[in-house]
Amino acid sequence: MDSLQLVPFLLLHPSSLPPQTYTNSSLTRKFRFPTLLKTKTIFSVNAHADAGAGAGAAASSQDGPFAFEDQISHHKDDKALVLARETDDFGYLVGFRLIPESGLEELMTVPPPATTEEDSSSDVVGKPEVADTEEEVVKINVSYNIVFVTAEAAPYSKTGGLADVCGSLPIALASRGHRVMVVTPRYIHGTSEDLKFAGAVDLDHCTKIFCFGAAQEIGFYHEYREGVDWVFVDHPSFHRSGNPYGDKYGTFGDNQFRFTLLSHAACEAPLVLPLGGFTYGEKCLFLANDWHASLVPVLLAAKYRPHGVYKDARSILVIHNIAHQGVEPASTYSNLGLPTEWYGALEWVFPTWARTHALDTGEAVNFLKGAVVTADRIVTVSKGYSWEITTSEGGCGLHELLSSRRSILNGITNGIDVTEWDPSCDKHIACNYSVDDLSGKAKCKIFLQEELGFPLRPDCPLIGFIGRLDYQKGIDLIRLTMPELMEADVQFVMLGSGNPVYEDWMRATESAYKDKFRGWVGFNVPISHKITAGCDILLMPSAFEPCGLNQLYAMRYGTIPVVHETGGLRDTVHNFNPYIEESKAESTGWTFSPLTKESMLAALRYAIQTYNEHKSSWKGLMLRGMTRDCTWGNAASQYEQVIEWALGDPPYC
Ligand SMILES: Nc1ncnc2c1ncn2[C@@H]1O[C@H](COP(=O)(O)OP(=O)(O)O[C@H]2O[C@H](CO)[C@@H](O)[C@H](O)[C@H]2O)[C@@H](O)[C@H]1O
Repeated sequence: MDSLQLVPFLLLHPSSLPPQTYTNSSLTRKFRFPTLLKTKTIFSVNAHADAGAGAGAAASSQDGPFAFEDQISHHKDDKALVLARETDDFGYLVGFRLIPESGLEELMTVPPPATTEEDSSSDVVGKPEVADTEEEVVKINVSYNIVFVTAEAAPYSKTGGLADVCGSLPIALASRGHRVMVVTPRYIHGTSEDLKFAGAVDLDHCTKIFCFGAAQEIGFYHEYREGVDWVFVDHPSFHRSGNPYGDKYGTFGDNQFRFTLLSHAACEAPLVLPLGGFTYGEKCLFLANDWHASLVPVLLAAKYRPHGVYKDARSILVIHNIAHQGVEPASTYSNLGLPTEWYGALEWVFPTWARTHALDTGEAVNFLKGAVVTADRIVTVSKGYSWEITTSEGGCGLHELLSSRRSILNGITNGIDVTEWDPSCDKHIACNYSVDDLSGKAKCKIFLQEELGFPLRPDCPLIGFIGRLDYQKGIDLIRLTMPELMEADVQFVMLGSGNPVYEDWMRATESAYKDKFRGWVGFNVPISHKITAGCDILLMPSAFEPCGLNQLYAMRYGTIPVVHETGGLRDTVHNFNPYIEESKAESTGWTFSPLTKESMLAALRYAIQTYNEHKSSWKGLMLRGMTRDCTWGNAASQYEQVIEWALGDPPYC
């Protein structure tokens, strides 16, 4: 069996079955042998360099069993193996397995795989079972060429969680052996911020992008860091003050142009940039993040594949926030550098009630919709959110399209960068601490109180909020609740920027409650670390939250999250139950629902009471949160699975 490198065991792999038949917990696999092929077969497939042709092509869900039988008859050897059909409880064919004759009896019944907490945070079917066979002979070592396309990636640019994910997931995937490129704009502001790009060198490779009525000349900068090729798209439209999307005057008017450039550039980069001496080539897996990168799947289908380019590439749309879709007037379609006949992919018609005047036909182009209907697969950043976006309440108008693609829609809960967010060595906080010695956390609290100008009171519950000041984050509910909350013996600090109305409210509230409330208007990463470490409670009353990262950071820092039960918050925070024995408890915070003042106040009161009166329960909550596995490893392996499925299937269009 030594020469057996890859067993193509899933022909109709679970991703192509109806959802109810392929979840980990419900699928009981059985082996049947009525059409058993008794054969002496050995496969020798080079899976490493040629994932698509090896793992992908051999295990394509579009191949029928006969294609497979044809294939095996070409390779024979003298080792005894049998081929068994694998079916589920409903008799569906879910694959084939090669089994050594000696192991037949043991393999007749296979127990359902154990589900871990992490597994349950995703609806992705478990890793291929090839390595589970009794002999340790099958070691799949497939590496993919992965291209992230994103509007922001930490530490180079950041306005929120998208940057965190695109700054750390690529590193996690690269550390697992994949070749990973991140394509993102080179934002130049003319400030010291620009030093973040100091390590990137000009590749001196001008490329012309045909869009918006002209040949747009773009350049590429490159930095190889932590195993990842960071590729920065350079164009004058990325050189201005403000954040990636706007400045103090509001959202930039040319964002459609800027992110159209990004998507075109990202499609060119693997073909033309010899990074480390070699281009990535056509066999890539594009991870297009949010609407800014949503033209990538459309371009693959409309611009490249008709000319025989990128036939083996696949794309995955990653939805971090469906509320932003990149919608612009229909007349802008002709600017995008797409063939006229592909208009339907981006076509979007607003319902009558959403139109602004009698002559408004509601016709628009919608970038995210374009990716929903052309990407090979779709991933969202938690399992809960992957369901929510298929409902009319959570889908922001895309729910029907997403429901129609439910069989290729997966939720993978984000991990976090545990080196940046580590209380035992965080350079931003006043004193480091860990599960073994929590004393540093008390010091962080005092330092924070001092910095904020609060009375220094170690026993007064300190509540924090960090986030964009946006409807999504539940600021309206905080505003509504503040007068009552300020009657309690608490201190409250908010860090955020965004909607000027909310910013003004924070300033006004600070002057009304000088000893109890601080509103820090701005975007400040060191302060966000100090608040995460120094507070006792982190409040996240988000109206919706695809995943949420601050609650994960909070738990890692022994700060107890109080969250609205939605999306990724529901998936990651376990509600406190005072009646469960401490040794059996799993709770890491408080969750509340519905999203009302009463239920939020009730959850906060429970938390404050527990903090004040039940110190051992509080410590239990802290320790469970701090020891929870929130690394990228688990999420990265789930991304690998989805990538394998994407590359294994023919292009969606
Ligand atoms: N004023 C400020 N100063 C300093 N740092 C600040 C800050 N405001 C926010 N941040 C930081 O920005 C990040 C915000 O991440 P979130 O996941 O909470 O939200 P966001 O809505 O941006 O992301 C979207 O994408 C992410 C990633 O998938 C999903 O988790 C999320 O649910 C979805 O809405 C955190 O690192 C936070 O500390």
